[in-house]
Amino acid sequence: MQIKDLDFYYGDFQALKNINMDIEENIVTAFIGPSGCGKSTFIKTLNRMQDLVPGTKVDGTITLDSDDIYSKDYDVNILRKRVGMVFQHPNPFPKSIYDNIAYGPRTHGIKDSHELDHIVEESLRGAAIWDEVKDKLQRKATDISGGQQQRICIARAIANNPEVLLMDEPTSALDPISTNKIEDLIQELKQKYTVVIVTHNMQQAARISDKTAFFLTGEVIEFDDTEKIFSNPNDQRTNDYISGRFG
Ligand SMILES: Nc1ncnc2c1ncn2[C@@H]1O[C@H](COP(=O)(O)OP(=O)(O)OP(=O)(O)O)[C@@H](O)[C@H]1O
Repeated sequence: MQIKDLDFYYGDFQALKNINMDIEENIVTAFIGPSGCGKSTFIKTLNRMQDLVPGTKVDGTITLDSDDIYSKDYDVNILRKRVGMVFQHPNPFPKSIYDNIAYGPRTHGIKDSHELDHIVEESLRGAAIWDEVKDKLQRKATDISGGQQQRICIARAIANNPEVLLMDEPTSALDPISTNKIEDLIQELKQKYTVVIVTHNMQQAARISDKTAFFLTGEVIEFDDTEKIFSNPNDQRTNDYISGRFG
C-alpha cells in the first residue's frame, strides 16, 4: 500500500498530518507512539473504517497495488475483503465458530457446503486454532477463551483471502500465553499476507515487526527497519520514546 500526503480530520481537529509511507508486501509493519498520536486513526484509514464516523475528512491518496481506495468508484466491500481487520477486543459474532468463519465467504456468494467446509478448516488452521476447536465447530464463538476468540477473529479475517491484515492492538486484552501464540502466528501470517499492527508494547514491536513507524501528534516522526528504530534511531524524539522518557 502506498500512502501519499495523507491528512485526516475529525471535524476541525486534524488527527493525521501529511503522512507518506509505503507498506511493503509480506512483512510486518508496526505503528508505535504515545496515546492519542493517531496510530488507530491511521490504521483505520487503510480500509476506510473511518467512513463510518460522521464529520471526518480525508485528503491525499492511498493506493492498494495501483487502485486508489478513496476513489468514488472503488467498492468499499471489495476493499474490506482485500484489507481485513482484527480489533483490540476479540469481537466474534454471537454465532457458532463455523458460522463466524463462513460468514465472509457466504456474503461473497460461496454456497457450496464442501467448499465452505474447506475454507473454514483452512482458515482455522491458518490461525493456529484448528486443533483446539475442530470438535466443537458448532459451539458459540463467544463461549471460548479470549485468546481463542482472537484467533477465531483472525481466522474470520483470513477466510476472505485478504492481501493485507490490519491489527489494532490485537493482544492488549490477552494474557501472556495467548499473546505469545498470537505473536508466533503473526510471524507465520506474514508469509502469506502483508501485516500491519498497532501496538503499545514496544518489546512486541521489536520482536515481531520488520519495519516500525513512530508517530507523534499525528505525524510520522520516523519510519525505518525495526532494528534501526530500536537500536539507532535518527530522530531524538524516537530515541526518547523508545528509551521510555515519555509516553
Ligand atoms: N471519533 C473521534 N472524534 C474526535 N476525535 C477523535 C476521534 N477518535 C480519535 N480522536 C482523536 O484523534 C487523535 C488520535 O487518536 P487515535 O485513537 O488515532 O490515537 P492512538 O495513537 O491510536 O491512541 P491510543 O494509543 O490511545 O489508542 C486523538 O487526539 C483523539 O482524541
